[in-house]
Order: sequence, then structure tokens, then C-alpha cells
Amino acid sequence: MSVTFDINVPATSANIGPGFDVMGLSLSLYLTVRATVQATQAEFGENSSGLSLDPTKNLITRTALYVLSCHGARDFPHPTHVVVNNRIPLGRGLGSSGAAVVAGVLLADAVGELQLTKQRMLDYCLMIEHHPDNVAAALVGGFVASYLIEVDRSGNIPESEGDASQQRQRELEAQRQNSEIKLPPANIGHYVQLGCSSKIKAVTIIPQFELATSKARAALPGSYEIKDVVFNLQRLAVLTTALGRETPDPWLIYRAMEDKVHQPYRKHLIPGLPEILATLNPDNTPGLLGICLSGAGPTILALAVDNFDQIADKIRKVFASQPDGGIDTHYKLLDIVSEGASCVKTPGPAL
Ligand SMILES: Nc1ncnc2c1ncn2[C@@H]1O[C@H](COP(=O)(O)OP(=O)(O)OP(=O)(O)O)[C@@H](O)[C@H]1O
Ligand SMILES: N[C@@H](CCO)C(=O)O
Repeated sequence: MSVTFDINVPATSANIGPGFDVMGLSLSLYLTVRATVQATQAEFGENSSGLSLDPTKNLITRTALYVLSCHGARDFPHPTHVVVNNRIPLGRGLGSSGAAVVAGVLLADAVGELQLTKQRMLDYCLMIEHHPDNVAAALVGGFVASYLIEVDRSGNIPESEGDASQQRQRELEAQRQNSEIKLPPANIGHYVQLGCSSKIKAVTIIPQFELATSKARAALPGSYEIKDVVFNLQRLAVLTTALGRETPDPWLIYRAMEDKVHQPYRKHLIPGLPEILATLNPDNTPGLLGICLSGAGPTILALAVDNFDQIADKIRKVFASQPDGGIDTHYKLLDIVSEGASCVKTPGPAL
């Protein structure tokens, strides 16, 4: 007799303009993982993205192995067959690494029969991905604000590729060989799910190049002028409520999605970003509520209530008109989903 677990984790868009490392929206685009325990063979299944299928290297299985080892299990129950189907594009600002980390925690919880609460799952996610915006939204769903208690992360913890350079990954790997597994302290992440009008959809324009979060974070300055911090705080406070109004106020939201903390420093990494942010507004683009970089980029997120395809066309044209032949893009119109990550257990033969 086998048991199959079907794990579903939504993509997320982090920051939403001013809420750098704070805000996340979960979107109707999914990473799915099917794990079958006590099947007849042990093997890691194919995924669509060409990522490592070595369970000690792949972010989903590395995360699961970390959580299992925190519970005294050094490996998956044997044999475990894992099949990954990833529809979230990698390194585009749609929370692929956050989804992989969340999936890994749910995978360990399922196959190890750990019965972790979502709060405890968030602790594990935050030991690996150090900013809570993507993982909190992927785990619980909807429009989510979160903060993190500072913790010591030295020791044997897998780090999300998004946060660590390859050099840092090698250093961490060397440290891990000799260190004890580090359990997360309890309650290191705190979140609230905020209201978001059902009229709002996410127009996502996804350039056909990857931008590693580590590179986009390395572009940020070490300190900020107080006027820029205040600029973001003012807008963020308004944004938390403005998106929840049943009839959204376009100009209120448009201004509340402006940012001076991360987008200005990342513009050289996303050709066309300044023009896109400066060109489209609710007067010249009816239906548009606000526009920003999705996560660390390069995807553009436009929140809108109408004229979705026209909004997408305008943004795509700016990318297409960049020097040296322009930038190819994909367009996805996504819903904001109120359900976060889930795992369904099905007893019986599978595969
Ligand atoms: N399904 C997956 N399986 C294994 N590893 C993954 C998966 N998805 C993402 N990753 C890892 O995460 C890396 C991308 O993470 P990164 O943080 O740079 O981008 P992102 O999460 O897509 O963007 P953002 O954090 O801005 O939303 C990939 O190169 C890969 O190493
Ligand atoms: N808040 C993060 C999101 C990317 O994962 C950033 O902008 O770097």
C-alpha cells in the first residue's frame, strides 16, 4: 500500500512597490509536488525546469531534508518518489524560490508525518529564505504583511539560492559538513492577511531573462536617507488598506505603490523599468490601479480592474522597444488567490 501527497504552492509577488521585504500577494500560478511513499522504486522525478534532481542539491528536497533532520530523520522514508511540476518561472520575481522552500517544508511534514502548524512551517521557511514576504504569502495565501524576528542563522541550514551567491553557497556547504543541525526558534515570523478587493487582478509581464534575487539585492545601498524611508512608510501604510476597499481608488493606489527603497537601485538590471513606471498611470491607462517591479524583478506587476490586455500591451511595447532588438516578454493575467499552500493525502496505489 502506498500513500501519495499532492502539494500545491502558489507563486507570489513581493514588495508591491513600497513594502520591500514586507508585503506579498499570492497568485494563481502553481508549483506542484507529488510524493509517493512506499512505492516500488526510489527515484526523483523530472521537473520542467532543468534543475538538479539530486535530493541533496535541489532546493525543494534540500529543504525537506533539513526539516526531516531537525526531527531526527536523516533521509526520506524509503522509497520516496518525488515528481515536481513547476509552472513558476525561475528568477523572474514571482517567488519561485519561496515556493520551492514552502513545498520542501510541506513535503517533509507530509512524508515525515510531522503535523507542523503553519506557524511552525513559517519558522522553517524563514531559516532558509531570510525575507518573509514571499514565503508568508505562499504559505497562507492572499495579500499578506509580515515581519521577522532577528535570529542567529549560523550552523547547518540550507540557504535559498535567491539569497546566497554561489561563493557563499560553497562556504556554507563547507561549514555545514562540520556543524550540528540548527532548529528554528519558535515564532520567528509574524503575519497578517489583509483585505484585497475581488475586482483586482494581477497583470504580470515576464521578461525572458532571469535575474537572481542575490544580484538584485546586491544592487541595494547600505543606508538610506530618512526622506526616502518616510516616503515608503507613508505609502505602505495607505496601501495596506487601499487595496481592500471594494471599489478601489486608482490614484490613491497608484501613488501608494511608488517606491524609493529598491526600484531606483535596480533599474539598470531591468531595461525599460523607469519608462514603464513613468509612462503608465490611471488617467492614460483606464483600469490600471498601480504598477511596480514584482519581487526582485524582472517581472512587472500591474494591479488592475479592467482593460487587462491593453495594459499588458503597453508594458510589453516598452520592453520590445529597448535597444539591441528589444526584450521578449510573456504575459500572464493572474488572480490573487486567498488560499495558500496545501497538501492532500491520498492512500492507495499510485504512479
Ligand atoms: N521548483 C524549484 N525547484 C528547485 N529549485 C528551485 C525551484 N524554484 C526555484 N528554485 C531555485 O531558486 C532560484 C531562483 O530564486 P530567486 O530568488 O533568484 O528568484 P525568484 O524566487 O524566482 O524571484 P523573487 O524571489 O524575486 O520572487 C532558482 O535558480 C533555483 O535555484
Ligand atoms: N523582497 C525581496 C523579494 C525577492 O525575493 C526583494 O525584493 O529582494
